[in-house]
Amino acid sequence: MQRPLIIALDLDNKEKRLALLESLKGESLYVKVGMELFYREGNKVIEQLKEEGHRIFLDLKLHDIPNTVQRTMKELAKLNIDIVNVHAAGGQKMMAGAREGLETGTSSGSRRPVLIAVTQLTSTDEQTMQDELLIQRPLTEVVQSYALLAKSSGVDGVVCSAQEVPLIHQACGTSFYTVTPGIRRVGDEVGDQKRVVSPGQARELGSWGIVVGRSITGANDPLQVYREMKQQWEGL
Ligand SMILES: O=C(O)c1cc(=O)[nH]c(=O)n1[C@@H]1O[C@H](COP(=O)(O)O)[C@@H](O)[C@H]1O
Repeated sequence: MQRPLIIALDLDNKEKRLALLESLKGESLYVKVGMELFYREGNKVIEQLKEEGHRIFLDLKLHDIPNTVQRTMKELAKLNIDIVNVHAAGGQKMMAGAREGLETGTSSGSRRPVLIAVTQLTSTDEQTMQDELLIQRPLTEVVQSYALLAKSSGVDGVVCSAQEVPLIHQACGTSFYTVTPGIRRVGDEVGDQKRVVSPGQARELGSWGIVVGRSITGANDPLQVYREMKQQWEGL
């Protein structure tokens, strides 16, 4: 499969979501359903997006005790989604439980959703890690180490900044998925993101997929920005 540009459908009401999808009509999309959308519109939105032929990354970032995560993943596997995620900070048992839950929840004949783990949120920088989270190791070392932990727990890949992709490939191999948010065109507002790269840089750094939210969802012409960023991402 072609490496995807995943659109984060982070919009604060259903009408705006429908208008965005309408403006992108005719495109076969990879979309991200995050907490805001899932908690508002629930399973129904997943069914609708599937019916429209889109691929889905369900981003609920599970982080709980292993038993709860395992049982929740069993339920989420029934939604026929393509990617789902957890926080690597939940540890090895939790991540292994997530994988097991997905295996048991996937019906025979269907494909198990790809499981990825968030290393360090792209809204975090080294300063925040040291001052607030009391993590004193360099950010890149922590991200690489979480990626290795994820891999050894049976997880298929990670969410990280594209800046860390070469290090992750070094440690975990190039077939380990790297999904990278914190993507902006030069000149776009960065907002709360700290580790930011452009679509072209993400391609050069070797990301498997990029996640783009506000640059597209907040644009006057989302289709034009989507096409522009996709071209940059594909190196056209
Ligand atoms: O798991 C994610 O998708 C995620 C992880 C991370 O480290 N950083 C991050 O920004 N995200 C998500 O990626 C999207 C980025 O949105 P924009 O900053 O608007 O492009 C949001 O939906 C975030 O929830």
